[in-house]
Amino acid sequence: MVVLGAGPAGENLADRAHAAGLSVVIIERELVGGECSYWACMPSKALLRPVAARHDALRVDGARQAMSGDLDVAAVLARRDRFASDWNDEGQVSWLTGAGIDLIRGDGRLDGERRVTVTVADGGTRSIMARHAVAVATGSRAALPPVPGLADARPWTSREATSAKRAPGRLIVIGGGVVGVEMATAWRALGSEVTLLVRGSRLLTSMEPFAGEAVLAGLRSAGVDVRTGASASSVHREGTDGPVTVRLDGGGEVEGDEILMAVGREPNTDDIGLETIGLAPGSWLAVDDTCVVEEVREGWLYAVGDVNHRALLTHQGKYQARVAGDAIGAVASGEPLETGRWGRHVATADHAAVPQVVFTDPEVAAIGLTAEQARRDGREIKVVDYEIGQVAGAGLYADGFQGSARMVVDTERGHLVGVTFTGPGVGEMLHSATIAVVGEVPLERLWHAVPSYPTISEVWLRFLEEYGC
Ligand SMILES: Cc1cc2nc3c(=O)[nH]c(=O)nc-3n(C[C@H](O)[C@H](O)[C@H](O)COP(=O)(O)OP(=O)(O)OC[C@H]3O[C@@H](n4cnc5c(N)ncnc54)[C@H](O)[C@@H]3O)c2cc1C
Ligand SMILES: NC(=O)c1ccc[n+]([C@@H]2O[C@H](COP(=O)([O-])OP(=O)(O)OC[C@H]3O[C@@H](n4cnc5c(N)ncnc54)[C@H](O)[C@@H]3O)[C@@H](O)[C@H]2O)c1
Repeated sequence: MVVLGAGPAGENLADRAHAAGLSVVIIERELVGGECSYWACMPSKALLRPVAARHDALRVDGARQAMSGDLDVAAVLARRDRFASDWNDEGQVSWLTGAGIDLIRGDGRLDGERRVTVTVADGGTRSIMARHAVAVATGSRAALPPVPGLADARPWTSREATSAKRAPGRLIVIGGGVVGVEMATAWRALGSEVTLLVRGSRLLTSMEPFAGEAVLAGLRSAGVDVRTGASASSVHREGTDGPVTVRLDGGGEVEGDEILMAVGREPNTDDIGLETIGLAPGSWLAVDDTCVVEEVREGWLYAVGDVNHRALLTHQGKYQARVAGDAIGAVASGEPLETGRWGRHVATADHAAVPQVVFTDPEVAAIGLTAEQARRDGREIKVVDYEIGQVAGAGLYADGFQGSARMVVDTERGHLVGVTFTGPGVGEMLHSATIAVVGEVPLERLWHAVPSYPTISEVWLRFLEEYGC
């Protein structure tokens, strides 16, 4: 089989299909490891971890007194560079080839049914015919809206925001989603004056409202100038290196040294030959639960990761890759697919059990449906809210622990459908909630899952007590 794109989704699919007995060729035009390893998850979290570690120490009396000064910016950036492997993919290439997967470096394009053409560095081309399947795992790139003057102002995207070699004096961030709030947190802590422009009234709109409110308060107390209801009507940069000015709808302007656009993603499908198989270039590739592209007959084309637009997260892309790789292997060897609700060959969790951690201060960790999404889904629900600081473990973790928790229970089915935590360190609590949601663990059984004392996890006991167990 042929895999187009060696990001986390493509690499995992290749590995799984190879383990199932297929010979696999993977095509990559930039770095093996994809966006996640070099310009997204890894470098962004490497920038954010020192911010959280410092804040954690500042929140514990005794440790606080041992802290002096701000972050060492050069050391943080050097650590980030190490986590991005200095933008060198040798390590990942040797993993791929060691796993028995063939790598071709170049630009891959579909060229009719089951055929892929690769343009390699010297301009030559290679054509490969897949016997079993082709998988598209070409990922996504930052969207740039058609704001007058924006393109000429050379805006930062997530790539520059995660790989910059120094903190800009003044950074304007547009977009109140995950990239916007995480990068505002990081660069503020690294010394930039940050203005965050959000066109709506809330941050992190796909999450519980209290999560966005907590992050908004955290950003403001860190000194970020967060402006809600602020839309850019035009952007102008003076000369090549001069300051950049954002004019706002309804009047007013903001000046900065760099501008980061963090307003969502577009699929890398403009130039991958979709038209040769009757699909529209530039579109997201809609797939069924086995990750087969729905519009392509005979089921030979798969799409995994960001490009199918189901859940733009590395862990979900890798999950889809495991599902699809196993499905391709099963089809190739004539075995039946297990497509029941939680079957081995379906990415069921994508629908209502997607976990996500936002690495801001406070952190946000969420899985499944918000209360509003569950109601829209027609479910009978009960919502339990709890201030995490009231459990003993939280007070020990941080003096005056600030954080909230919500569980959403489907009362007809008797299990959790959503959980959200905010506060320091809550990211590591999320998998307990993921297991409860995916396992559809009845609340009466959850009652017997005793949290250790004194940990923040005791919030689980309080959830159940408040619910009336
Ligand atoms: C700033 C930022 C931070 C993030 N942080 C997190 C996080 O903490 N946790 C998390 O789960 N997710 C995070 N994400 C999302 C995560 O990066 C993506 O979900 C993930 O990278 C998607 O993986 P993928 O394999 O689908 O695509 P990508 O990682 O985009 O990889 C696609 C690969 O395909 C290659 N390619 C594209 N077209 C072709 C072609 N025609 N021929 C050959 N090769 C091609 C590309 O060069 C690339 O290497 C973050 C995203 C951003 C922007
Ligand atoms: N920690 C993590 O898990 C993590 C971190 C970063 C990114 N990611 C993933 O990467 C993806 C991309 O993140 P993102 O923040 O770019 O997208 P996003 O979809 O999370 O947020 C984009 C925000 O920009 C706003 N917006 C859209 N168009 C706009 C415009 N023209 N002007 C002003 N605002 C506009 C949207 O309303 C939204 O609030 C997300 O899907 C996210 O899951 C995950």
